Amino acid sequence: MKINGGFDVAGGIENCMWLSSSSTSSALRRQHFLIRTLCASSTPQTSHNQMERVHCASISVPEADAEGVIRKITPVLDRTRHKGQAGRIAVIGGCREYTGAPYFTAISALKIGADLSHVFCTKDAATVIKSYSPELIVHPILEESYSVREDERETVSSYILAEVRKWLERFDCIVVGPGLGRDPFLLNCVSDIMRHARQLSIPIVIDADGLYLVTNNIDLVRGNSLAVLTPNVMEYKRLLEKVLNCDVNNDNQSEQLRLLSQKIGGVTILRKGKEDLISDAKTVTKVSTFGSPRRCGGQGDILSGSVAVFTSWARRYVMSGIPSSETSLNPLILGCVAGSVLLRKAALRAFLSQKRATLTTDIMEFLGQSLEEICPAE
Ligand SMILES: NC(=O)C1=CN([C@@H]2O[C@H](COP(=O)(O)OP(=O)(O)OC[C@H]3O[C@@H](n4cnc5c(N)ncnc54)[C@H](OP(=O)(O)O)[C@@H]3O)[C@@H](O)[C@H]2O)[C@@H](O)CC1
Ligand SMILES: Nc1ncnc2c1ncn2[C@@H]1O[C@H](COP(=O)(O)OP(=O)(O)OP(=O)(O)O)[C@@H](O)[C@H]1O
Ligand SMILES: [Mg+2]
Repeated sequence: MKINGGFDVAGGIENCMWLSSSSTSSALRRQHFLIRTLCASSTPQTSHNQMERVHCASISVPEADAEGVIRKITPVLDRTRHKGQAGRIAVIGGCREYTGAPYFTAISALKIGADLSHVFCTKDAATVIKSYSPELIVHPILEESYSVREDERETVSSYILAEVRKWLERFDCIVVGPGLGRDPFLLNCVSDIMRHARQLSIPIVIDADGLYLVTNNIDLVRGNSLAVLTPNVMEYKRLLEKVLNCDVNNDNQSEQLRLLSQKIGGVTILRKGKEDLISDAKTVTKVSTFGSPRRCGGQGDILSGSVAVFTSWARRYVMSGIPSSETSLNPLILGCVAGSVLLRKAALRAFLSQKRATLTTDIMEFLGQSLEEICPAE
C-alpha cells in the first residue's frame, strides 16, 4: 500500500526501524489514512486542491529516526580491533582547479571514525592536498588530456587502472567525483575504475563531477544496488532531464525521486536540499533536522565522506546477525540518513559558533563533537 504513491506502508513504515518512534504510532497511521483520502479526493484544477496536494507531498514522507540509526550502526571502540576495521575509504577526485572538495570528503571520513582515507587525484592536485593534511594517503595518478599525448592515451589509461586496482579491493567504500573536474580523458579512466569497483562489489558514493559523468552514461550505475547518488539542486535537475525527460515537480517530489531511482534500477539517491530526501525506489524517507543557514561551498563534500563511512558501518551492522525484522534494511539508506543528520548537526553547531563567518572547515571541526553527542565513544 503506498501513501501518495511515495512510500510503501506495509513494507516501509511498519517494518521500518529507522522511523522515529512517533512515526510508528497508530495515530500516525490514522493520519496517513486521512492524507491518502485527501490525496485521492484532490484534483489538480483548483488552487485549494493544489494546496492540499503540496501538503500531501511533504507530509507523506516520513522523517527518519536518524540519530537512532547512528546509534545502531556506529561500531563500538573495541580495544581488540585493528587498524582498518573501522573503515577504509577512498576518494576519486581532485584536479588543478579543485583541491578543497576531495580534501573535505576524505578528512571528514577520518573525523567521523574511519581508520584510513585515500585520495586518488591528478598530479597537480596531489601536493596541494597532501599539504592540507598528513593524515591522508594521496595517490597522484590521474591525468588530464593536456598532460597526455594522443598516442599515449591507451597506455596511460591502462596504467592508471592497474594502479588503482592494486588498492581497490581493500576499500569499504569509494566516493567518486568531489573536485574531479570534467576532462574527457580523465572521466574515461574514472569510468573504468567505476566498472571495476562494481565487479568487486564495492559500495560507491557518486557526487559532483561523478554525477556529471553518470548523468551522461547512466549504464555506469544502472541496477547497482551498492551505488548512492548525492545530487544537489542542479545535479538533480540534470539527472531528471536525462533519465525521466522532465523537470522537477515540486508538487510530488517524493514520488518523482522514487521514480527516478526505479528508472535507474533501484540505485539509492540522496537528493540534497532544505530537506534531504532519500530513496531506493522502494521507500522514500527524509532528514529535515535544522542545519545551518550558511550555504558555503563544500558542505556536500563533507556529506559524501560522511555517507561513505556510515554506509560501510551500516553494511557491517546489517550483515552481523541483527534481528530478522531488520534484515531487509538497505544499508545505503541507513548510511545516507546518518550522514545527512550528522552534517546538519555539525553545521548548526558551527553556525552557532561562527555565525556569518561559518566555513566548511568550521563545520568539519564539529563532526566529532556532534557524533559524540549522539553516540558517546565510551
Ligand atoms: N572548495 C572546493 O574545492 C569546492 C569544489 N567543488 C567542486 O566544484 C565542482 C563543481 O561543482 P558545483 O556544485 O559547483 O557544480 P554544479 O552542479 O554545476 O553547480 C554549479 C551551479 O549550480 C547552481 N546552483 C547550485 N546550487 C543551487 C541551488 N541550490 N539552487 C539553484 N542553483 C544552484 C549555481 O548556478 P548560479 O547560481 O551560479 O547560476 C552554481 O554556480 C565539483 O568538482 C565540486 O566537487 C564544490 O564541491 C565546492 C567546494
Ligand atoms: N536550503 C537548505 N537549507 C538547509 N540545508 C541545506 C539546504 N541546501 C542544502 N542543504 C544541506 O547542505 C548539505 C549540502 O548540500 P548542498 O546542496 O550545498 O550540496 P552541494 O551543492 O553538492 O555542496 P558542495 O558545495 O560541497 O558541492 C546537504 O546535506 C543539505 O542537507
Ligand atoms: Mg557538490
